[in-house]
Amino acid sequence: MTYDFIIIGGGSAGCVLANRLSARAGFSVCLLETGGRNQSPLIKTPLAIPLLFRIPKYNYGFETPVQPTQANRHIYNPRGRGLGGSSAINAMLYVRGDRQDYDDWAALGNEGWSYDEVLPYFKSLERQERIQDDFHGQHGELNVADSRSNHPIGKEFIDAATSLGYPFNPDFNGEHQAGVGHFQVTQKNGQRHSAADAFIHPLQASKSRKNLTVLSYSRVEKILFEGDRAIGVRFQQSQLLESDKDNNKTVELRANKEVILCAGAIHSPQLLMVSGVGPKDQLDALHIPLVKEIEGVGKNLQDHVDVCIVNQQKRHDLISLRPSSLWWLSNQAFDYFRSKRGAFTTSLVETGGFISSKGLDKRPDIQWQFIASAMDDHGRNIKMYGVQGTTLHACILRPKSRGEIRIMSADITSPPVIDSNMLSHPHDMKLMIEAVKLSRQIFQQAPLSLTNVKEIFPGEQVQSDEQIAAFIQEKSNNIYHPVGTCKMGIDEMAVVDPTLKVKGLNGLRVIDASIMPNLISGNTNAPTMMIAAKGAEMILADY
Ligand SMILES: Cc1cc2nc3c(=O)[nH]c(=O)nc-3n(C[C@H](O)[C@H](O)[C@H](O)COP(=O)(O)OP(=O)(O)OC[C@H]3O[C@@H](n4cnc5c(N)ncnc54)[C@H](O)[C@@H]3O)c2cc1C
Repeated sequence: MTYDFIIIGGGSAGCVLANRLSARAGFSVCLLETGGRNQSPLIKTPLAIPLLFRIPKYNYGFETPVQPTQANRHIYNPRGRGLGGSSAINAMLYVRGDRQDYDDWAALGNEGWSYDEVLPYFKSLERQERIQDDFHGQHGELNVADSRSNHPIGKEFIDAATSLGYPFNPDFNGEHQAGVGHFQVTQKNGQRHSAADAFIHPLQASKSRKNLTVLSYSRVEKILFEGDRAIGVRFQQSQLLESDKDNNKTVELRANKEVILCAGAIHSPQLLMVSGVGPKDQLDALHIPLVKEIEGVGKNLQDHVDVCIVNQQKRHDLISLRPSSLWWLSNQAFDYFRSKRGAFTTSLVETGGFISSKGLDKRPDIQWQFIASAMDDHGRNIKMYGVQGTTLHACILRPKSRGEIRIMSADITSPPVIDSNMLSHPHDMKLMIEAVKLSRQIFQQAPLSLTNVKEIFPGEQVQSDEQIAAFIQEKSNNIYHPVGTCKMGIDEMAVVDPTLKVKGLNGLRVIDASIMPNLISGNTNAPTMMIAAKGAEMILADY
């Protein structure tokens, strides 16, 4: 079979790209996705997020090797599987980052990627429910809404923060990012609106794009080349969840125009490497025939290192498994099934902010995400659900540590090594210590302080900088924003050029979170979709 464009990976970027490319009637487009269609109520119901952390059908659930910078722990890395990709399991926060992030990309030589140049793509994707101004769009496919949950303790968090002088910000994606407030979410009618819900499922339901083929349970194992041109892919198709090799069939597809890799920051470099594109020493060691030596493939891995300040609270309306809370939640469940309102619409993170360690009027370098539940170990520490409490996530926005993705096998089904190497740069630990100190202040302010019982993490005994640093090593994690592993740029470590073409090859682009040269100051879903919208326009302009 032959298509004009073959897209590998139906995640945040792949869904946008498939939608935009197939809008040009003359082109045939095939979207290949390892996982399934992802239309289960578990995915649609926002409060079910913690369950999605446990189900391999929806989540690859990677672990890093032992990380010496994080007390020799394995760091958990959830990644979405199935149409919608990570947008089908994420916390749904709609955040674009800061103007300066994109101006910095452009200053690195990435022509066309300044804030003013990318803003139209953000707007073109967005169907904003509340805000009508120059920063927002009303006619896109992706629904952006205020949370319908609006837990009262979120307002208390905001009041505590504003009493310390942090400004209230009604729109983190408007003119200024700084301040505290409510996050907007990618939800429609109180349900998750993943990239697939916005950009693929409606096309499939209406059967309106005869030129778009979407193949789920189809895992690409290799990009095929003739000389320096990508000419197609080989993939395993299965009706089963996991690779049951006996039942899989191997299929080859050819691309008339381009193969576009949208497998995300972990899988895109892996797929390039198993296909022969990457650092020569790694490919030689695994006897993978070299198609093109590109040293930067898999390098430059960045993620937001994050730590949780957890407090026990004297209240009954927090999310826990205590009897009083379960009674409250059962009433909330009724509200959800009747009118898609109440606590079941929560993405858990409803409020938070962007603050600076250097002073109230400076560019934010820390993000807060506040949760009406006591959480530890990505919500996997079940004991914490026996506590009525709150969690304040604090992450640093522009970490300087860099890790890498490596492969240990030429087999795509063998997980890649995610060596995140967070906290390896001294800047990051220094700023994390500040982040912990600033976060703790919030719980000493009314009204939060009025119901505070005690600090669970870090715990009263942790006071000196050395003790806080040890706590951060023991408890910090990532907040699920890996980027940079096929970075865009004009330097020798760049993998793609500013038009997202893989350097030195023809017919191959990478379009997903992996191309970000530097991590943006916030959550990465909306920026990844913006990259895909801009990428699609650049592709269409070429043909
Ligand atoms: C738990 C979690 C919470 C998050 N919360 C937020 C949030 O609240 N707000 C926010 O903005 N961001 C959030 N993020 C981050 C955001 O969702 C991601 O940055 C974004 O979805 C990345 O998009 P992507 O297209 O690069 O990759 P993905 O969306 O991960 O898509 C990659 C797709 O490629 C498929 N694939 C991989 N390999 C192959 C192959 N060989 N063949 C075929 N298909 C393949 C995968 O199955 C997957 O569907 C969160 C992420 C996670 C995991």
